[in-house]
Amino acid sequence: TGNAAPAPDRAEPRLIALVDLAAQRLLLADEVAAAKYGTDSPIEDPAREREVLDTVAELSTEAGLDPADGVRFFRDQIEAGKDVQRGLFAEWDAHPELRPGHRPDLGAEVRPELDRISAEAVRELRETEVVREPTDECRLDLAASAVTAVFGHRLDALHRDALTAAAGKICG
Ligand SMILES: C=C(O[C@@H]1C=C(C(=O)O)C=C[C@H]1O)C(=O)O
Repeated sequence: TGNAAPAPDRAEPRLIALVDLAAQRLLLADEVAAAKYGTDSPIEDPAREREVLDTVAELSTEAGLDPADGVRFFRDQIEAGKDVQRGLFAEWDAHPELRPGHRPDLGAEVRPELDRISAEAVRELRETEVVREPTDECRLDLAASAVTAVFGHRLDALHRDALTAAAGKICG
């Protein structure tokens, strides 16, 4: 008698979690850039990208998500992350006073964090499968989720633009 839990009729709460993970991954690109800046490690590492996408495909299959869906999403995450790295390198070249004061260890510190977020994102992709359709509702909820991430993480223009690219294809 009226005790049933309200059926979630908005995609937004789920998309918020997915878009927030995309934002977290882009913020970690700052650490990636700090690890690479002034070293021989290039921004673009095709072998590592292959590894990330292979892992995503495996995790997707385990989660019951179409691996092609997971890989498509992650190609965009990787491209957006490299945009952030390139933007920061340019900023640090132009403004030496803004260069990072310490160099994190890419393999020991940063990539494990990226892997943790990636695994969570695969779970959220699975959870949001039914709401990630090319509908007006999805697009509205996506826009609201992006605004939430931009304000929640106080994203600057570089990260905002990267998030727009990273999340752009979420609705189908
Ligand atoms: C984040 C990195 O930089 C680039 C972006 C990657 C990613 O987003 O997973 C992977 C490899 C690199 O092309 C990295 O080297 O770990």
